[in-house]
Amino acid sequence: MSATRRPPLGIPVDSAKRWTENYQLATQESGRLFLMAGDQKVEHLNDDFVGAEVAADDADPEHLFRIASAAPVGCFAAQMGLLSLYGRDYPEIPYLLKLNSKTHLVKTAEQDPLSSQWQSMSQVQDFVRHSGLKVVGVGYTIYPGSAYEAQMLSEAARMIQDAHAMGLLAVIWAYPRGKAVGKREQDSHMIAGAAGLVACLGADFAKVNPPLDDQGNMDAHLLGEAVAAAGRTQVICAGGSETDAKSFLQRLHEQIHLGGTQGCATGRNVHQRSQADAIGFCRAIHAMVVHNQSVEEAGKYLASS
Ligand SMILES: O=P(O)(O)OC[C@H]1O[C@](O)(COP(=O)(O)O)[C@@H](O)[C@@H]1O
Repeated sequence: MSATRRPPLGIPVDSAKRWTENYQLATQESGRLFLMAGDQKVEHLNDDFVGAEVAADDADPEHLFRIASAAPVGCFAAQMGLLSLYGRDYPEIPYLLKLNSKTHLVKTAEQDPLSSQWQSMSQVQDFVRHSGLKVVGVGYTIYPGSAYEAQMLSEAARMIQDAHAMGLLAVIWAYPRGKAVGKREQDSHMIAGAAGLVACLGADFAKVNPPLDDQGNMDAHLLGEAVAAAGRTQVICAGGSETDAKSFLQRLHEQIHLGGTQGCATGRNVHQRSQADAIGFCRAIHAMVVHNQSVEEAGKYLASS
């Protein structure tokens, strides 16, 4: 596959050129994005990194970097602090700086979520310039429906504009959440609203949770409304907790080919596996996302196959 996309309007010519290079690098010239999500050490604290179902490798933060350097991921998203500690040893990885994060200790049923940006864009610029890392973009989570949405929307809008002016991609994690949203977090109409909102922010990619039907089951067709609402902003789905590798590939194939999404953003399903299994799993995702392979073809890359 190969695909080009026009850079955002209103940025200097040099930045537009850099944005295009970053887009091609992150999408591996396919127009689709395989984002490896590594922001859970904040979002879920250590819950995702130890336990009976979690490979022992995952207890060490370097596991994330070992996977991302050996596997064909489009970009690896994590907080700047973690990248500053490990990035020197893994300069080959395309990185995405996740600029806001919050923990799950604040229960959103009791209090609306607020996630604020950790670093200013001038600190991002300094980091990109002085680290020498291949930083392809920035990421930010918004919680539409939260009492604090105004704060997050304006921070995200400015971040996107500044990122584009620096030639960086912008990925928005859009999770409707809070008292006004209640149990409708994965309602397809709600998710479509969030995806359309991300388009109005001007982001390149909207990362959403897969919508559920009235019975609480995933149905890739339900993604159609979100993909249409997002328009020129490309929609990718979050991965969820670890599941059987072949079922994951089946689900991803449906999201892309029935739902119209353009890639995936996967965290736990990757890093909760041992290094060898995680790398094989990433190769399978890459085969599907970047090379448009079928479930059967991609499945051949799984370490256990
Ligand atoms: O707020 P939530 O729903 O608990 O999950 C947030 C996490 O899910 C993700 O969006 C996707 O990660 P997973 O693939 O592990 O689901 C992460 O980037 C983020 O840390």
